[in-house]
Amino acid sequence: MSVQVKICGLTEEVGLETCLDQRVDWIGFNFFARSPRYVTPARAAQLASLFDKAPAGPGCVGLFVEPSDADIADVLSVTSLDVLQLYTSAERAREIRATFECKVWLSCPVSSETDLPVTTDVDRLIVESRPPQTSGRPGGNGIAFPWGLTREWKAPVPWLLAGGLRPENVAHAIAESGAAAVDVASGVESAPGIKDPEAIVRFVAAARGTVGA
Ligand SMILES: O=C(O)c1ccccc1N[C@@H]1O[C@H](COP(=O)(O)O)[C@@H](O)[C@H]1O
Repeated sequence: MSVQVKICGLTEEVGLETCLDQRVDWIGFNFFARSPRYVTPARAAQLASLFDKAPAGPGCVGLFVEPSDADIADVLSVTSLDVLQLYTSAERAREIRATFECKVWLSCPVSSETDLPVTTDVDRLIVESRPPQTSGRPGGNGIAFPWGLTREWKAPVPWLLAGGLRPENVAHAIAESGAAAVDVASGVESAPGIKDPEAIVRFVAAARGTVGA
């Protein structure tokens, strides 16, 4: 089965249209205000209207960092999301999953095998590198972790590999980690927040040319 791909942090039409052309599995809108990939709920709705019409379009993921219920409800009042990608505790993720009719993916920072998550009651886990202490955001830092950490991991639910992936390393990352799905933000950009269409094409081809675990 081919590896599934999520492209995260779409802010403009050209990048989004490339994702649609490449038939990526998920696209992500980033609702963390301190990210260069931040979009307002209204802007996300405008971009999402481009693929409401697309047959078999991508799943739409909204990324939130420690959101209140009101933060999520504000977004859902103007655009529909299939998935809430959360940077929060497992307990809060469970609470949010019980409140909203969306799937919940929990992002988990790892730097050693003991960090590999055991949470079962989310729909997916995103396993990614721990942010540097100097970073003002918990993800989107373009930093990889040792991919072999997940090779023997018995994941409790389906998962995605994230952190520092690029067209040049994604095939190797998949082979090393055993990931069946990958997530990228900064690795397919020409400038922070601006996607590079050519890099998206190369990333998707490289990821799909490799069979995950
Ligand atoms: O992309 C961001 O700016 C961001 C901000 C806050 C939390 C998460 C963010 N992005 C997510 O981080 C990972 C890895 O990103 P990268 O490929 O290393 O740039 C990915 O899951 C993004 O969705």
